[in-house]
Amino acid sequence: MTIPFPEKVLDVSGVTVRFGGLVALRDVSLSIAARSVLGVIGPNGAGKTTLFNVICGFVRPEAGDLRWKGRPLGKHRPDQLARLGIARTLQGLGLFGGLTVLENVMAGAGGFARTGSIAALLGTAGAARDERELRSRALRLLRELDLADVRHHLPGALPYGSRKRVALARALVSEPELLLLDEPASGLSMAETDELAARIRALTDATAVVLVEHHMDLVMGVCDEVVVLDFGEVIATGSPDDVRADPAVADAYLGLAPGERPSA
Ligand SMILES: Nc1ncnc2c1ncn2[C@@H]1O[C@H](COP(=O)(O)OP(=O)(O)OP(=O)(O)O)[C@@H](O)[C@H]1O
Repeated sequence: MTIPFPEKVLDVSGVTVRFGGLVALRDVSLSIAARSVLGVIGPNGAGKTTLFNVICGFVRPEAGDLRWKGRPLGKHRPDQLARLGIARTLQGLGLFGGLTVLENVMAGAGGFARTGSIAALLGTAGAARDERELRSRALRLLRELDLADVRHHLPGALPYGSRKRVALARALVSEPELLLLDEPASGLSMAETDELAARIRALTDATAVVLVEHHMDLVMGVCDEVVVLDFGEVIATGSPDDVRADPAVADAYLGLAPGERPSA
């Protein structure tokens, strides 16, 4: 079988979402190529989080459809994402305060382990092996993200930047083919943001990334392609340079501070 190049993992086609009288997304279409980084930007209220929520199955569009690796992604639920090969981090981190860092990361696998919940309840050999594999994957990620020393701590005891890395490790433990990052740079220092940029690029060895982010240097530095939303509509799609030079994009961002604008 020939694989079309660039191979697409996700296609969003003609998606419209309405909240009462407000159109949050209007006829939005975009594609994400395997092992690429797609940035989704736009001023406040442009529809970025809503798009993210549609991909995760939190919000059902009233029109349009999604295809995951060429197959219709119909009524998927957020708890099925890991099994599909999709993972996400949330703006609010969503870590479990009563679980240790290691337990939080292991919880990210959700229903991903091969053996089902009945086998796990019965404590079969397969479930024990899955648990061991999951633990060693989680520990490897914690080492990579410089969190091994705090694996037995509760997340609330850690600085914010570390908690964000825990959330990232939790999203990565299911080894997703698509990772959705919602404002991963918010609240990070400049040094932490630079580290994050390098990490996102390294992820593309195995994973496609959708990056919803206000931090323009990060977006322009790591994305292969950028989609710009304004009032729920796609107003530009292209390389970071194309988007930066697009007058429609400059108009949409008029009045915002230089660091929040894509144009130079
Ligand atoms: N559950 C909801 N009910 C009603 N309106 C909503 C809901 N969620 C989002 N909206 C509205 O839809 C529009 C798009 O919101 P969305 O949060 O997707 O924008 P955004 O681009 O992510 O904004 P921000 O950059 O501020 O996070 C906004 O006008 C918002 O007020």
